[in-house]
Amino acid sequence: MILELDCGNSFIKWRVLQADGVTPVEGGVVSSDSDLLASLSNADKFQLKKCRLVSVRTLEETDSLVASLVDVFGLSVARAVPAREMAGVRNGYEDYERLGLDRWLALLGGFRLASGACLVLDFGTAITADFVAADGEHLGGFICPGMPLMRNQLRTHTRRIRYDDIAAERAHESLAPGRTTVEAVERGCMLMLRGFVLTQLELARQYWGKDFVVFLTGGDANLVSGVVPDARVVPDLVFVGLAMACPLS
Ligand SMILES: Nc1ncnc2c1ncn2[C@@H]1O[C@H](COP(=O)(O)OP(=O)(O)OP(=O)(O)O)[C@@H](O)[C@H]1O
Ligand SMILES: CC(C)(CO)[C@@H](O)C(=O)NCCC(=O)O
Ligand SMILES: [K+]
Repeated sequence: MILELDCGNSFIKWRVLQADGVTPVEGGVVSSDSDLLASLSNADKFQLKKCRLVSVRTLEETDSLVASLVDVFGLSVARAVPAREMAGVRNGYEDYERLGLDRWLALLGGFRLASGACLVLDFGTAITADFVAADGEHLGGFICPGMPLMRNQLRTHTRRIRYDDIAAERAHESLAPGRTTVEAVERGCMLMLRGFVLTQLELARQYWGKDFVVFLTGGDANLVSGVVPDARVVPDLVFVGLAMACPLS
């Protein structure tokens, strides 16, 4: 079986596929290398042979994880690397190696699934938007803080904003003006998130009229799916691109 990993800034998303490289067996989200190894420790069940991964972590962190996977499970590991061009898409960055590899893979996956122009919105630690035209030209994108960073900045840099996760969740029952601190902050950040999304949609319409597909991915994609009813929510979009960038040899 094949192990796939998407190593983000806060979490590692993992999934195991059958040897055919298509059929999913199991997957999860973990917050550390050791939690990942623990989740996979039942490796006999998976009979892992190969791994492909994408990481936006430092080279040292990624090397260390790869070394563990080789040591513990004897896996052969393929890593996604930057490319100027792939699968009909041209990387739009001035320095193509600087474009986050998770963004690159997600937009490769989006362009493949859309077979045309697409806007890829990823809601993780950071929120990213990427624009790919129908001819495969990546026009670039935007990066801003994700929901966890927005709320934590407020909690860290103010003295009177303090609340727990349960209260935060309750605050999202509505978007009415907040009458408590937790409601005011949570709904305020939510409106920033939605405003960002609507601005991206407006830009995509200016470029392409109605002729484009919107993809939502990342752990917080569900927070905005309501404002883009036509969007395709594809939680594993990065993995779609990963399979393209690291085909099984
Ligand atoms: N099972 C889960 N475990 C952890 N976070 C989850 C889970 N399901 C949804 N989330 C949400 O996902 C968000 C994290 O997003 P995601 O996992 O896509 O990115 P990340 O790895 O933190 O960062 P990035 O990919 O931007 O580097 C958190 O804000 C959290 O609210
Ligand atoms: C923006 C993030 C953090 C999103 O995960 C990642 O894609 C990244 O570290 N990118 C490098 C900077 C860039 O894409 O311009
Ligand atoms: K991501």
